[in-house]
Amino acid sequence: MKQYRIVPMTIVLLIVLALDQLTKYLVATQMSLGESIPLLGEFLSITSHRNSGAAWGIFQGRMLFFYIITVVVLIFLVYFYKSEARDNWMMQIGITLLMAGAIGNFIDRLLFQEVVDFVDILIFNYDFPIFNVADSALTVGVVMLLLEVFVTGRGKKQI
Ligand SMILES: CCC[C@@H]1OC(=O)[C@@H](C)C[C@H](C)CCCCC(=O)CCC[C@@H](CC)/C=C\C=C(/COC)CC[C@@H](O)[C@@H](O)C[C@H](O)CNC1=O
Repeated sequence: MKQYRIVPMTIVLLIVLALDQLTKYLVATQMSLGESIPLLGEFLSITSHRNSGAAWGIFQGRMLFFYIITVVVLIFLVYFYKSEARDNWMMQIGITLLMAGAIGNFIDRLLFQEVVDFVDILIFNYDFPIFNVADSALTVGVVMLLLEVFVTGRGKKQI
């Protein structure tokens, strides 16, 4: 139990997933498409947007591709958790965030064949693509796993 912390990780997954679905639901029902609400000047706005593709709108409309990729990613993440994340809380959180993000966008793709996006940031004057909580969880999860493996190096087998 301690080695895998299933209960705490499940709670983290459910919280991230609920936050993702709630924010998407509010944007989809309370805002009209394209409507933008500035939060921090022009640097951060909430803009109601839809994307039937992946990052930067690649693979527009390829739902079957996304269903297959997502199921493969989720199966891999469960397997990777069991084999590599034992006693490694950083890896466990990273994998949990990746799962929450993948499931969050998967629900949108299954229900609407597109994903609701709303976080609109202007980074260094480059209009970064509008994203959502699920994308953030995926990105943070990717960063945590990379840090875990390349920085702390604890991803390696203990000698
Ligand atoms: C975040 C992964 C994208 C997410 O992948 C997913 O769903 C998972 C289940 C996997 C896809 C099925 C397939 C991945 C293809 C590879 C890819 O995409 C390379 C990603 C790099 C990434 C580093 C990890 C950079 C950053 C992205 C963005 C900023 O994220 C903070 C822009 C997000 C906006 O374009 C927004 O419109 C996207 C929309 O919400 C749908 N989201 C997805 O497809």
